[in-house]
Amino acid sequence: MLEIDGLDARYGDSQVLYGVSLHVAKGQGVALLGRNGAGKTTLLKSIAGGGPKANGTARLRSADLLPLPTHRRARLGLALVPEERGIFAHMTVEENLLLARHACAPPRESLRLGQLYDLFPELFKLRARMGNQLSGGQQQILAVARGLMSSPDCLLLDEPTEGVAPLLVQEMATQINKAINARGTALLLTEQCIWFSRACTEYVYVVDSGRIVFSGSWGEFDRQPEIVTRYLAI
Ligand SMILES: Nc1ncnc2c1ncn2[C@@H]1O[C@H](COP(=O)(O)OP(=O)(O)OP(=O)(O)O)[C@@H](O)[C@H]1O
Repeated sequence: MLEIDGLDARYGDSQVLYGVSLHVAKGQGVALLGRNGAGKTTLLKSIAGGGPKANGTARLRSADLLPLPTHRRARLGLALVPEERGIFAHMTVEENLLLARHACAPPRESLRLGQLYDLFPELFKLRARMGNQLSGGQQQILAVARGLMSSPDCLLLDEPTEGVAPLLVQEMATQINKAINARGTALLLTEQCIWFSRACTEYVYVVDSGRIVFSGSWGEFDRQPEIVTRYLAI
């Protein structure tokens, strides 16, 4: 589904990613863990577009992404939910969702509001609430729902637990999982929160200073506790 091979990325003269290779299979959940500044957001922006200058290979269903502008990458079936979420504060939940539907262009068909509310019943209850009246967790769920509006094959989720109260993180994991599984959507998630990542994915990569330093199942991750102390402890 998504195949990244030997990807370098730079902002001007400053190189941030070095030969990153990472694969996400159809319908699979993959986590990319790393400390602040390790290069997680840079990787997602390299894949989705509109970010750094990237070289190497990034393919979605065999289509070469790097030469394409952002909107064409989206049409191929990618959706990025950025860390800052981009919720419109003075629009209702429903208006935020409808706006995302307008951003969807052929050949992709957007989901109907009813389908999204089936996936996220919480949003149906909140549909008349303004964006700035939502908690961090509710905003994140709304951002994920907007990301799914275009029915992407692969959802890129950048640090969804950032700014979300710990008590709400478990509930968020449950809701995201349910929606992703119901749609068969592949997920590439960047995070610092290990247990949230584990709840949403089957496979994990660790990035440190722009290089992949570990990849494996969560079982393999657990068998190497030094990964956490060396690359993830703050
Ligand atoms: N627009 C930019 N211009 C120059 N350097 C940047 C830019 N964006 C990020 N960087 C640098 O690239 C490196 C990786 O940043 P990135 O945001 O990808 O890390 P991250 O793992 O997502 O961390 P965080 O959790 O803080 O978002 C950092 O050193 C950062 O300062």
